[in-house]
Amino acid sequence: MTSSLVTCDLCDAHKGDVSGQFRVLLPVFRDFGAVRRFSGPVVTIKCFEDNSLVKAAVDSAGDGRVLVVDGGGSLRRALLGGNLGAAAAKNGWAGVVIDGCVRDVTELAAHRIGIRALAAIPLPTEKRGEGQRDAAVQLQGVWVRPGDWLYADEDGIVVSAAPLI
Ligand SMILES: O=C([O-])CC(=O)C(=O)O
Repeated sequence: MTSSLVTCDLCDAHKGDVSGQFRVLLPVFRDFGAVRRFSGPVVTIKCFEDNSLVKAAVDSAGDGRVLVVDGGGSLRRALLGGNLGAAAAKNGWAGVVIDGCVRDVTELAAHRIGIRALAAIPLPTEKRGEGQRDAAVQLQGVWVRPGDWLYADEDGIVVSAAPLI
């Protein structure tokens, strides 16, 4: 994403979209990573208070993609912490967007990756191996599908079925 093209410009260009190809996530995601602006093709995970699949994803090559985690909005367990955030940055993920919580906030703030989530909570998950990868998911009621493109900056997060920049 260049500095002159940001989510506001994308919304100006697509505000009349009624096809559902262009979507805007609700403004409930807080910024936890060191990178404010990030974008890339989406990989999805759906899980609930179990981050086994999040760990598996960030331990593999990110190739500039954005990991979108439908954690069901749970405020009870952290789906990403300092170790998984470090792995995501090291393995080339552009960002992680979580409809759920993170922990190790100070560590996350040092990682060169975009990280958005609802809140922080110190309690980790139990890793039971449950969840789904590459499913269409909803974050706070907004659809995000594998292969969508996600653009995040200081103003918010938008998602599109096709690359916009
Ligand atoms: O492993 C976890 O469940 C989350 C965590 O604490 C970390 O990423 O450091």
